Amino acid sequence: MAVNLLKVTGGWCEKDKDKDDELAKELDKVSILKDDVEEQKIPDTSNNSEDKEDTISKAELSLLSKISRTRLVTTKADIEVQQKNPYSPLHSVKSFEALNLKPNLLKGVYEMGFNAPSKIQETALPILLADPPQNLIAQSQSGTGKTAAFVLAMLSRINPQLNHPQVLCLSPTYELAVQTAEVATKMGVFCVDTHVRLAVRDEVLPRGTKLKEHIIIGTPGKVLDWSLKYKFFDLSKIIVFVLDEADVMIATQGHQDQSFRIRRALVEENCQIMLFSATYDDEVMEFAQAIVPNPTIIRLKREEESLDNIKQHYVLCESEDDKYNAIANIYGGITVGQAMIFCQTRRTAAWLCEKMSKDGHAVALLSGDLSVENRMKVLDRFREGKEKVLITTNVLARGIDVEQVTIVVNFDIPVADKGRADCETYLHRIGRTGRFGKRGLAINLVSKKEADSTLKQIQDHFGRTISLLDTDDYDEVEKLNS
Ligand SMILES: Nc1ncnc2c1ncn2[C@@H]1O[C@H](COP(=O)(O)OP(=O)(O)OP(=O)(O)O)[C@@H](O)[C@H]1O
Repeated sequence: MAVNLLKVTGGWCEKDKDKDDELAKELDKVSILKDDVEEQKIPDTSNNSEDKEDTISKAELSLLSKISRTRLVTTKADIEVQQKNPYSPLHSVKSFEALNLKPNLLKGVYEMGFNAPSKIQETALPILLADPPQNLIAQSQSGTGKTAAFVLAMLSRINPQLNHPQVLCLSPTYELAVQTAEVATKMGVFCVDTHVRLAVRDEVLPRGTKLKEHIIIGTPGKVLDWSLKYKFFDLSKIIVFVLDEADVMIATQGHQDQSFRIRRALVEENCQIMLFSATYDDEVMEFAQAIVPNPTIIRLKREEESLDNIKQHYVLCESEDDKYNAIANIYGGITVGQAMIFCQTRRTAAWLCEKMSKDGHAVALLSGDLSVENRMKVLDRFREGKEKVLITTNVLARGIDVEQVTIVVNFDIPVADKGRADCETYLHRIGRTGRFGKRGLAINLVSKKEADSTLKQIQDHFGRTISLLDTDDYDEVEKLNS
């Protein structure tokens, strides 16, 4: 059966093009087709006015962090089982062998370079693979191994002898669905009799089609059409239903309702339902509980965000030029590994980038003006150390890891509505430095008025002192090295 994995992974996904090409040629086993029913695309935020605060959609952020992730995010945070299904076998596994997987699936897991389950996988996998099947709501930060966990469960549940869809996975966008299908293809590389079909825009199937693939991964609108409207497959025969990125799903218009309609057509007694989300606010929880009956809920507790190893300072600046001089003085006086400078608007970010470049600094600019593909390129170059300074906006405030950053400068202090300090964003921004217990430095460039209001709110919020730094005093700046 033909694989057009390459076609669906075009554009920004072509990072793995050659590998996928080989994989696709070698294994004539996965049919991934696309379809054309209207579907939520990742919103284009590039038309925002330059002076407006730079924002990024949840879907875009999720995608960016997913494709920029090169390895597992390991965490010391504890697993918390919030609501325990009495039938749930809540032991954790320390090895993939202990899961009694089909040998070819286990081989695929090892082929991906996974030696042992991640923290969330240790607890989630015994539940996902339990007999009788258990419903699960799982939350864990980006990059901790959720996708790998549910893809493993999806591949392990299907019966390849039955030629009809048995597993359905809903993703909020085309791009995120493609990512999941890629993981399924890679992990199932040795399960040659297992077939996956991508149900997303651009592919029209003839009326009367009866799908034979075992696993369908798609977006809600398309899946709804294929199942309830055109009857290309039968939802009552689905034995595993996965809802990925529930928080992004909710933020994507129309998906909630479509997901409910799909959910209602499943036969509850025969179908294991699993829901994954990186965040867990009330809306996600409500959605989750409406979709998943009698779930076991597992959460990976957020690692205590510690500010202990980050020294925080502020510099008084009354204009953008003052701020520029402060940065120049800091650069002159301390040994900077890599730095990130956060601006509130694209306009300021572009201005600063131009000025620093003219002065001979190797700087990169990453704002919402760039396409996802170009953001990836900028991030990759920064990670490789080709530029030492990355000037950015809130687009990069959270979720994206660059480990080697030693200094974060808030060119503009983050404010939320009505000019109040945005403490959460502040924490996320300065958390880009001091990763994994390393020492970090955070410098806030503020006016006297901001020092007395916004900065004070931040200090009060975290119960920390942010000390004044005079960047015109060379000795004082030099002390930052120690
Ligand atoms: N047990 C494991 N051992 C080693 N690497 C792993 C393991 N599980 C997953 N990974 C790798 O870690 C990275 C993150 O995993 P995964 O995509 O499953 O996380 P996630 O929580 O779904 O993240 P996101 O929310 O960004 O999609 C991937 O590169 C994946 O291949």
